[in-house]
Amino acid sequence: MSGMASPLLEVQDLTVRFRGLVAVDHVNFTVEPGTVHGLIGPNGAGKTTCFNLVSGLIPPSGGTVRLAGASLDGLPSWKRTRAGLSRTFQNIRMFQEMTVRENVMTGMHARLAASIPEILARFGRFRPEERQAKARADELLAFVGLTDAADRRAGDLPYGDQRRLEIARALASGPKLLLLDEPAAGMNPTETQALVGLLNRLKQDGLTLLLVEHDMHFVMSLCDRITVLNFGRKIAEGSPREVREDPAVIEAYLGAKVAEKLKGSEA
Ligand SMILES: Nc1ncnc2c1ncn2[C@@H]1O[C@H](COP(=O)(O)OP(=O)(O)OP(=O)(O)O)[C@@H](O)[C@H]1O
Repeated sequence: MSGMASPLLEVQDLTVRFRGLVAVDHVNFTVEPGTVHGLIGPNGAGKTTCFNLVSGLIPPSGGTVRLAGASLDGLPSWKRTRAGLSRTFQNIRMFQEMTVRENVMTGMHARLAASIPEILARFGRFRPEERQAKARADELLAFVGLTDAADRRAGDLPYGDQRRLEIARALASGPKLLLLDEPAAGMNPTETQALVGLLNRLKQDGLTLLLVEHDMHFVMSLCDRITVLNFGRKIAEGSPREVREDPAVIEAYLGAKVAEKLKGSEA
């Protein structure tokens, strides 16, 4: 159809079996460029496993993943990063002993010719490329509001700041698509509100976001479209309002009370 952009991410018949368990069962969904797409569902529904499949951390039993029309099948994670896909983790992964800025710089390895250990070994006498990397890291830290923390040990940051650092590091590879696994987990309401603002700014800048999250107010206020999983299968998909009103979603996940409370929380 003319005028319609093709999807940035296409997930087709994605399936993974762990011995007897089908953790992701023939899942199909697409993420349109410039949108925020939510993946929700009860504990154990297969959301993180879906992220692991899309980002290449585990191999699928079947199905296909395409980014901007190109197949990612069989590619290791780092090649998917180079193709434009970046992610954060439910359990924050960072180098606790490195500084905040160094952590962001580790996210750039997909773009830099010199390896990060080499760069760090030569700290203090940067070559132009490395000076640029440092400047870019500082830009990203400013963007997520961590300028003052740039030289601190990453492990010493409060939890909410570590989550923002993870986002800065994930942005360092210059992704087209950013996967966020429970970005608001453990954040207080003020931090969550700030995160909504941050993610909306990324969307305005043209980045496409796919996120797993249990905070339904957060999901409903941010997402353009939502896919709902239960026991590895897609049970619903649509706008936040459509999903919130879907009887199958209320039954499997939201419950009637929460669905009622969420009325009007859409963006
Ligand atoms: N490597 C693995 N080996 C065996 N089973 C696994 C593995 N990874 C995940 N599972 C199982 O697959 C199912 C889906 O898990 P997954 O972590 O994807 O769910 P989730 O929707 O992300 O849940 P939560 O909301 O609790 O994070 C669960 O039953 C889980 O125990």
